[in-house]
Amino acid sequence: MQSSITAACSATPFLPPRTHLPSKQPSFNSLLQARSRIYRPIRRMSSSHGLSFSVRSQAGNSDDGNGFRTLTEYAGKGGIDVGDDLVVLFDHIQYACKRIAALVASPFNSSLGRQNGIVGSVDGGTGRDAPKPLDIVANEIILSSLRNSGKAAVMASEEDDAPIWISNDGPFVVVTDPLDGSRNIDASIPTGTIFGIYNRLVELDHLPTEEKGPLNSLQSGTKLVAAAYILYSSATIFCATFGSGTHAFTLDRTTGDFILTHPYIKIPPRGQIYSVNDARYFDWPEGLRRYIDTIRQGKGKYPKKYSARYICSLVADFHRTLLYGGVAMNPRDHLRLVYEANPLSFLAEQAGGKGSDGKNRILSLQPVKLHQRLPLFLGSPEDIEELESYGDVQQKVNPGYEV
Ligand SMILES: O=P(O)(O)OC[C@H]1O[C@](O)(COP(=O)(O)O)[C@@H](O)[C@@H]1O
Repeated sequence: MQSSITAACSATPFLPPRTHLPSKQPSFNSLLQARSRIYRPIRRMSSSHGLSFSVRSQAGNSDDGNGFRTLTEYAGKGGIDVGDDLVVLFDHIQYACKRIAALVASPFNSSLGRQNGIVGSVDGGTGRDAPKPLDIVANEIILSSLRNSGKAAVMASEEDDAPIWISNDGPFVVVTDPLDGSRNIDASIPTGTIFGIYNRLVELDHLPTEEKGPLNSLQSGTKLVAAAYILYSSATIFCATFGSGTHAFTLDRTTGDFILTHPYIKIPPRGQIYSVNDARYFDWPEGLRRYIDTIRQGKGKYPKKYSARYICSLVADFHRTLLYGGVAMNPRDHLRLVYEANPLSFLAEQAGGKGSDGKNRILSLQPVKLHQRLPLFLGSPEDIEELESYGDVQQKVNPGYEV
């Protein structure tokens, strides 16, 4: 089984980035210039949403002269210049996500994803040879990339009970949900990875790692310096914010680069789509039922009948909401504040949208527990405001649904 994992993970042709740059390495800019000399795309395209595939004026000057720009170039000195440390961290995160993209698309993924027993495996799939669920493999890929980056002090993951301390001098704290929506993976439904990045709290450096790890990871969402999600779907999309707009980059599988395809995403102020698992209707509070009943019938503030879309994969539902507008929600205490709600709310706000728990702005909540769960509503500002006006929208009954 181990060989299947290795095969799946090494199938990607993309080379890992170098580890963090010691002083004798060539400068970061010269590495970028060398790379753009090798890769020169030749034509400009436009997307189906009328979004330009490049941005020239708003984010700096060098787009290789042909209108294409990679995520690394965009974040680097020729772009918005988020600082070399963050650029290097993101280079390693990109590499991890390319490996995860290859993993979820691998012919071996269904056996990797099964918890128990592989037909034909040496010991029947137990013990050392037992397959690991894909979210655990994704977690290990991310941890290894963060270690190699030299830029992460600590990683807090939805998959781990406690944060993993990586390096005393890593400037950043990384929180992650390594593979969201993995329960759907056998049916090839889109999945995603979520990241939030904070600065390491240097004032806690004197504490033992078992104390400073959690405290660094429990920072308020208002302190996020960057956030991203990666959608593994028909295209692999890396959507990021560094605090100056939300931008999406699409993986060019021929070069391994994430190319800027959706600069400065602006969520429509109102959409016509609601996204929720409405099999839970009878467990919803009265306010949420009234809200959904109202917009379904076209009797809300926006006098159009809303449509329902629910993939049951948070990143995919959020990505669609960002582009088309509306509201994506999970009203029960299910999604996590630290790993999911905060990073996605930061991305939503940077696109002009909102992230709410039904009553409060998500980013204003102070996390008290690493795996804290809460209701989550993300989307167009006018839709979220209308929803909140119904008051009673948080589902308190949470019986632990089977699927
Ligand atoms: O069962 P529900 O309430 O529809 O929840 C579905 C949600 O749970 C998720 O699968 C995440 O759940 P996990 O974090 O337990 O994997 C999301 O991708 C999805 O939006």
